[in-house]
Amino acid sequence: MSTNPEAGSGTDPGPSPVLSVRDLRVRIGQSSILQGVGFDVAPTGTTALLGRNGVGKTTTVRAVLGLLPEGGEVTGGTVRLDGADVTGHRTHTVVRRGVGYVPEDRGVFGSLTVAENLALAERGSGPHHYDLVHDLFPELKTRRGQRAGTLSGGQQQMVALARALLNDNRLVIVDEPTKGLAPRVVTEVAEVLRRAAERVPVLLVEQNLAVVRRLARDAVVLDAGRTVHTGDAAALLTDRELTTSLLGVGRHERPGQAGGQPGEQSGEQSGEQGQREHATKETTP
Ligand SMILES: Nc1ncnc2c1ncn2[C@@H]1O[C@H](COP(=O)(O)OP(=O)(O)OP(=O)(O)O)[C@@H](O)[C@H]1O
Repeated sequence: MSTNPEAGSGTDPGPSPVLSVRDLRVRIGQSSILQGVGFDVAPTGTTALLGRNGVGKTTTVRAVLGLLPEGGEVTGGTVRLDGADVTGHRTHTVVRRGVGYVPEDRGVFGSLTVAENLALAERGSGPHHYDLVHDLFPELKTRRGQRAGTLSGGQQQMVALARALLNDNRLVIVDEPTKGLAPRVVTEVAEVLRRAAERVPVLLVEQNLAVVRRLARDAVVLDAGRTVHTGDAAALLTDRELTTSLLGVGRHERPGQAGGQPGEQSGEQSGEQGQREHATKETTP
């Protein structure tokens, strides 16, 4: 384990990272939002980006993707994809280099069918991996004519991930895929992510620690716009002192307080049984 923000994942340098972020600094308006974010994403498996609410996780992935809101800019640091400097590059450039993105709201068009959602995601002349997508998510084939808005939360997440996997991506970034989902759907989404990560490395922003425990090999923790820890995910999640100090797990806080960690209690329980049910209602399959 490491608390060095500039360190990669673990002590063994291993294979070259697919994504390498160093000392990333971002300002939005007058506020310094990121003040030194650094981590590597390994070329296989899932790397979890963790931290309490508002510490800068979404800003980090949006900075990598060139998707900062108006008034936002990268003021320092570097972002490398497969070794190539893409710091501050426009979104289409980053995406063309092979980065798929599943935003927090999933980006699925509810009034369009599953097939139309996939067709719209096709990038350039391909190749487009329909075989892979249908192999991973056979349900999307049988439901190809169904309007995406009528699917369950888990099925919509399948569509969102399928859109990212359809193209030849080197990395898929998934932002809070289980937020607002009922426990049963969380389990379904976690399984979808597990299958996806067998094919392409995933950078996963996730607050549900049971999901992190199940999926992630590496973990990066942010606090107040900086990387405060990188290392083995399982080791982090079994270290009570670290999860308390870095993630606020186990602290007694009122709901909605800044240090709160959705799903925190799940780290202490088996499977997805202990997950906190989020407020948003979802249709289940
Ligand atoms: N468009 C914006 N304008 C001003 N401040 C912003 C904007 N977007 C985010 N911020 C601020 O940047 C900080 C980091 O937000 P960010 O969404 O990156 O955190 P996060 O770790 O993803 O949080 P959460 O888990 O709640 O999604 C917060 O203080 C937030 O208020």
